[in-house]
Amino acid sequence: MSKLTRPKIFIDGEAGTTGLEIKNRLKALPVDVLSIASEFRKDEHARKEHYTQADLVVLCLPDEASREAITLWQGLKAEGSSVPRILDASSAFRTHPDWVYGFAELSENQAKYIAQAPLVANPGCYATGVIALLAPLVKNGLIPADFPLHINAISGYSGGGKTMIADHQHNHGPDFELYALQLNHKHIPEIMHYSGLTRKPVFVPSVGHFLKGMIVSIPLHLDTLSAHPSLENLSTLFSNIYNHPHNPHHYVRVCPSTSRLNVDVSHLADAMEIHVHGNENQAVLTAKLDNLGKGAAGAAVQNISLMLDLEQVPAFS
Ligand SMILES: NC(=O)C1=CN([C@@H]2O[C@H](COP(=O)(O)OP(=O)(O)OC[C@H]3O[C@@H](n4cnc5c(N)ncnc54)[C@H](OP(=O)(O)O)[C@@H]3O)[C@@H](O)[C@H]2O)C=CC1
Ligand SMILES: CC(=O)N[C@@H](CCC(=O)OP(=O)(O)O)C(=O)O
Repeated sequence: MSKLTRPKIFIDGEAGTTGLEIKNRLKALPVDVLSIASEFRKDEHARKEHYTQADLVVLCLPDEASREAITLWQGLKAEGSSVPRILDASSAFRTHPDWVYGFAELSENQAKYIAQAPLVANPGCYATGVIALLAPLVKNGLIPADFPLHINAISGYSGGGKTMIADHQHNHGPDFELYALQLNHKHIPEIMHYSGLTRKPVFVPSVGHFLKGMIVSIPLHLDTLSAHPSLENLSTLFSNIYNHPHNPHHYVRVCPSTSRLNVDVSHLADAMEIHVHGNENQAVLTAKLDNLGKGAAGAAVQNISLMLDLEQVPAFS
């Protein structure tokens, strides 16, 4: 596509929580956003028409609706229509071999793969924090792939979309709630796949009565790791990765350890902060992000910019 043409983007699910957040951020980019009148937003004919006109379609739909959207896209492709590239915000295709995982910081080449892929899966919000912490440790042999891990996390209620937002804003949902206590949260497959884990971690997410913000925390007994790394070793490893030139826009940054960490993400924009806290023998690794920012819409805009070769918007001003 010529740099002189403004790319066309259609957000399927633009009226939902993630769709609205993405639409808002796209106002700052040199793109045209195509829209369907609200009463036709689930009409197949109208959606097909928008798919064929767009350069990129962002799916902001529940998993099942995303799968149906891809069936529609495949149908258009089979009949020879021009088809857009796809960025899917749902968890339907995140470990599918035909899709590229949209976490640009995953490796030195990941941003390049995202830039070239026809189908990109935006990562899950919790998975973004967990993978940022664990993938470097497994890759560098500090944690064995079968290490028994425990992961705790808390999210603001916007993570549960329109239904959970309404529950909290109209019925004052619970102040704090653990969930997915069958230990089968839908982000576990992508967490294992992209962190390189072979043993399923115990993942305990929770949700609190606040709109947005997320902390993922992973406790570690350092003396159970054969390399017995220090906090400084861990922090240096993360800094070398996330402050590397292949990651120039600082969507992930390594911060000094603290004794307290709150979930206020108002200063973060679309970035994620990671910390290594603890003492000589014990550590707790944390990732703090906005579930609607780097956990959803911010990551989506980072991926859209890569896919359309737009100038990257830095996460920090
Ligand atoms: N909220 C978050 O923090 C995050 C969400 N995600 C993922 O993004 C996706 C969207 O979630 P979210 O925005 O929170 O959800 P919402 O429930 O807020 O919005 C979903 C939107 O999809 C629309 N929709 C549902 N089914 C169809 C369909 N068959 N055809 C067309 N539109 C449809 C809904 O329409 P209607 O208005 O009629 O209900 C609604 O507007 C999900 O897969 C979610 O898991 C990912 C990361 C974080
Ligand atoms: C608080 C809350 O309910 N959060 C959602 C995760 C939001 C998210 O990341 O959804 P995707 O996997 O579709 O990206 C949940 O646990 O299902």
